[in-house]
Amino acid sequence: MISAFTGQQIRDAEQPLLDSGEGAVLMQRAAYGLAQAVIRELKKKRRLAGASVTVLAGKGNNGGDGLYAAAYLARRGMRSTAVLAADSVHAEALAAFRAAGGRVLQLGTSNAEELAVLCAGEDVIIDALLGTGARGGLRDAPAELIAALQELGPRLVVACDVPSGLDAGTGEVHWPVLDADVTVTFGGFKAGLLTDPGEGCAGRVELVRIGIESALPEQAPELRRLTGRDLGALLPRPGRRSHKYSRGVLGVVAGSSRFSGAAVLGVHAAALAGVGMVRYIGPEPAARMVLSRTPEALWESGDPGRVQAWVVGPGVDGEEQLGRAGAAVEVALGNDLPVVVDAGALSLLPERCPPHWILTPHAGELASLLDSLPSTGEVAVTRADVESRPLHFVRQAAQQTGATVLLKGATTLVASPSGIVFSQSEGTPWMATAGSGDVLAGVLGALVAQAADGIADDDAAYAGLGLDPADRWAAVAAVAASVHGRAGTVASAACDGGPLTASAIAAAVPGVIGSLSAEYDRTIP
Ligand SMILES: NC(=O)C1=CN([C@@H]2O[C@H](COP(=O)(O)OP(=O)(O)OC[C@H]3O[C@@H](n4cnc5c(N)ncnc54)[C@H](O)[C@@H]3O)[C@@H](O)[C@H]2O)[C@@H](O)CC1
Ligand SMILES: [K+]
Repeated sequence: MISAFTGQQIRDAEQPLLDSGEGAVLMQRAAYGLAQAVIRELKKKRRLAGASVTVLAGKGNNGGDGLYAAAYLARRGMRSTAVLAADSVHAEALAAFRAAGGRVLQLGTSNAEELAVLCAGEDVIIDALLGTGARGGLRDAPAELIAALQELGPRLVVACDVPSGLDAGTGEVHWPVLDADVTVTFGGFKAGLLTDPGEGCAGRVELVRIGIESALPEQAPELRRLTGRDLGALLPRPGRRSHKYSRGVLGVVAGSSRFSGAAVLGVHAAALAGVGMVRYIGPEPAARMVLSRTPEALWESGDPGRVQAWVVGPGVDGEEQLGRAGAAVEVALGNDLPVVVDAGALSLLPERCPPHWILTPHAGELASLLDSLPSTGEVAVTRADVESRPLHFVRQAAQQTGATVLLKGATTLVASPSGIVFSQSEGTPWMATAGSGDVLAGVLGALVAQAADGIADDDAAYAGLGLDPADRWAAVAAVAASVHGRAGTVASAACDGGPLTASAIAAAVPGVIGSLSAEYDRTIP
């Protein structure tokens, strides 16, 4: 599991070392790691020989890291320039940079555009303007420089610790920000690098250990991200004595006469994700299509019989199907069953949901959901609000509804009502396609049914990852988001990174589950 922290958590871990006079050593480790990463990136691009580097240096320690790294690169023979964004910068680092033969330019209001053009011609730019000590974003000349440079499109940008202007703890972004190809972060992952919109600016994130790691609050990170190994540990497997009922039966209320595709995709994805059986509830025309794609499913026109979990909502439209969805929600409530509540059914929530209800809104749906809650207050929450502060709002929704909330996006966040949040980002932009969310609902439903009470006895797997059993539903949802993202990436890779349909995502799900499980089994002792 990857743990990510707020800027404050990182500073707290550093403090004892700073108090014992080791601040300079930490900075040297950070700078060396940053310089090594720059060299690796240039090598990959076959640009190392005779390369030119410009460091954009701010007044704090982030600028100090950047200047020391550029000094190291100058000593390695690179043509190195420092653009100083403040009157005073880290004095020792600047002295080291000058001593290594680096050229120093001062940024002012009159030369921001000119320096942007200079930077755009460099082989690599190190963005060391602001780090974890930033309050708000870039202003004045640095803001002008970055806006102009972003427009010009630099060749290679390596961000020092975080892209400048990004809030390390929340992922909120104060524009303008220079998009990084790689962010080299020190001591621990910053939560803002693993949640949007910050993650969208950070490029690939590399962690450099600087010696503070053991002091980080590993049990209480701001964000958690499951790795392939964690997925392998959590994915359910059938045993020799399993039968279809013991492997989870999922009820699906999805689709409608108008949106039958949502039902087709949701049911098919659930079947492919390994559930014991799917019972479909919906109008006959949709059911015909569902059964023709997934003959393994059962169509329940009346009482759905026993199920261990529900998916309610994808493509649900019209009074009749909404009525069925409402009835399923009542049955689930009465029998304390887990439910995946998607799309059309988000309007059917009771005042307080249990944590084994998993809501799966996108940003617009989350804004409407929050607005509909009496506890939200006067000011309306908009889609843009959710997009700029997804971590804040997903946590708020889980706390206010009592449910587990999965907020769909390029990075998908899952908040447990306890406050813990998972972040998964394995997909490809091609997955922003119609029906992709219906496939996710199906995969999640299948995993929820397999994790339901009386089916699974796997508290040990959660405890092994340091998770409270109460947060298992958030973990299950994070597994589903990850499997879905990986399936999209695998399916796109199969056509050389080309476009995808939702059906192609679903078709890749068994292979993803298979390879994650097999990889895990190979590595356990
Ligand atoms: N604390 C430590 O032990 C270590 C810190 N490291 C580096 O130090 C960074 C944190 O250093 P700092 O706390 O000095 O913080 P920053 O380097 O982020 O800079 C903060 C400085 O910039 C000013 N500032 C804040 N917001 C601003 C804005 N919007 N526009 C212009 N100026 C602004 C502040 O007054 C302060 O002087 C980390 O990101 C990391 O790069 C590393 O060297 C590793 C060790
Ligand atoms: K930075």
